[in-house]
Amino acid sequence: MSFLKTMSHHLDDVPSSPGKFKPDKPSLYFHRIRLQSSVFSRSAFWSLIFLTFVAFIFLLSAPSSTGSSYFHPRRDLLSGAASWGGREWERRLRKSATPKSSSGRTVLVTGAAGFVGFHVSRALRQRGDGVVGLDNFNDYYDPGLKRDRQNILSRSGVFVVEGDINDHALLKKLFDVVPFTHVMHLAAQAGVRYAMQNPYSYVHSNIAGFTKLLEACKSANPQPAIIWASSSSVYGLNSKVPFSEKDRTDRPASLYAATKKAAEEIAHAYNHIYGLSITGLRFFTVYGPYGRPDMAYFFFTKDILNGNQITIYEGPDHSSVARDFTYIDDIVEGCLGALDTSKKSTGSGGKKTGSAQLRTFNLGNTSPVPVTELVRILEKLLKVKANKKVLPLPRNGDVKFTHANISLAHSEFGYEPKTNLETGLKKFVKWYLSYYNGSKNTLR
Ligand SMILES: O=C(O)[C@H]1O[C@H](OP(=O)(O)OP(=O)(O)OC[C@H]2O[C@@H](n3ccc(=O)[nH]c3=O)[C@H](O)[C@@H]2O)[C@H](O)[C@@H](O)[C@H]1O
Repeated sequence: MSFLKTMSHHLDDVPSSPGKFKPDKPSLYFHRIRLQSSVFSRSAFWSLIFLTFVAFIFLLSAPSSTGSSYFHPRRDLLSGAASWGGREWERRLRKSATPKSSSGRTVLVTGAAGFVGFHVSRALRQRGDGVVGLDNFNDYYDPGLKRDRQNILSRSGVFVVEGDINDHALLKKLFDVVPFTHVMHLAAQAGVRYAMQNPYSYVHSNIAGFTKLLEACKSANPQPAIIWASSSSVYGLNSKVPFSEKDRTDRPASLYAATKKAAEEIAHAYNHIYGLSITGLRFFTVYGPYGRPDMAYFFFTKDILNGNQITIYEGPDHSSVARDFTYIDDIVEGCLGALDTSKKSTGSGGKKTGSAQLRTFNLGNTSPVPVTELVRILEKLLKVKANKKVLPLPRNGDVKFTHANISLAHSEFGYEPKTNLETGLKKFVKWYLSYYNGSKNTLR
C-alpha cells in the first residue's frame, strides 16, 4: 500500500501538528493473528485472542499519552506511555491554574510552546491570570526552540503540559482538575506552503483536533469561553481590500486556509448547539522574537547571515507580493482584548440554556508591506546584502497580498497596532542575534 493510501486510511491516527512525519508502520495485529491462526492450533489461537484482550484492557486503564508521533487507531485510548497524571502532576496543574489576581480567570492555552501561545501565556500570567499550557512539542520546526519557550514559561509560573489536543482522555482530565474559565486555543498546524507536503497534518490538527477540543469544552462544567486562532488566509482569492470580516471567505487558496475556514464553520455549529461562547481571531502574518523558523522573515534572516540565496516571489507583470505583517506584541494585545470581552458560555451538562456569543475579528496591522521591502529592511538591520533570486509566485497556496480592516476589533476592545515593520524587525533581529549567539550556523 502506498504511503498516501496508508495515510488516507489513518487520518485519525496522525498526531496534532505532527510536523515532519516519521510514520511507523500501521499496527497490523489482527492481520498477524489471522496469519498465525492458520499455523497454530485452535487452542493457541484462542490463547492469543485472550492475551490481546487482556493487553487491550490494560492499555485502556493506563493514563494517556504525550501525543508523540505514532499511528494507531484510537490512539487516545491505546497510548501506553504515561507522561501526565498522578498526584504531583495535578499539584503542578492546580498551582499553575491559580490566579494571582482577583480576576478569577483561569486560562488553558493550547499551543503554549508555540510562537503566539508562548507570548500570550506569558502576558496572561504577568497580569495575574491562572494559566495552564498544553503543547505536543512536535518537530514541524526545531523543538529546541519550543523547549526554550517552555522553560521561560516555567520560570514565570506557567506549567506547560506535554500532550496533544487530540488526546480526549487528557483533555477530560484537565477539565476535571481545573475549572477553566477560558480556553485560548492556539495549537494548530501552521504554514501555508507546507500543506502541499503534509496535507493530513492540517486536517488532523486544525479540524479533528479543534473538534476534540470543542467536545471537551462543551462537556466541561463550567463551560469555558473559547478564543482561538483563525487566519487571514481565509480571505483567499478575494481582491477587495482591506479585508473585512463581512467579506466572503469561500475561496481558500491553500489547504491550510480551507482547514481554518472549516474550523470557523465548526465553531458556528458548536456555538449554536451547545451554547459555547466562541471568538475567532484572524491573524495576519505574525512576526517577532521567539518566532516561527518556517516563516519568511525568519529564514530570510538566517539565509542572509549565512550568505545563502533567498527567493522572493513576485506577482504577474513583476507586481509585488505584500503582507500585512503584524508584530507579536500587537497580536498579544488583541488576544487579551478578545478574551476580556468574551462572555460566558451558556451551556450546562452539554446542553445549551440560551444563545451564546459568537465573534470573528481581524487582527492585522492595516499597513501591507511588499516582501521586497521586508528584505530591504533586513539587509539594513543585518548590514549584509542579500543574495536574491526573484521567481513568479508559485501556485503553492500563497496569495498575492493581505490587508486587514481592523475597525471591528478596534470598536469591540480598542485594538490598535502600534508597531511598524521596521521597528518590529529591529526587535526581532536583536533577539535573533542574541538567541543564536551571533552564530551563523544552522538553527538548533
Ligand atoms: O496570515 C496568516 O494567516 C498566515 O501568515 C503566515 O503565512 P504567510 O503570510 O504566507 O507568511 P510567510 O510564509 O512568512 O510568507 C510571507 C511572504 O513571503 C513570501 N515568500 C515566502 C517564502 C519565500 O521563499 N519567498 C517569499 O517571497 C510569501 O509569498 C509571502 O508573501 C503564516 O506562516 C501562516 O501560518 C498564517 O498564519
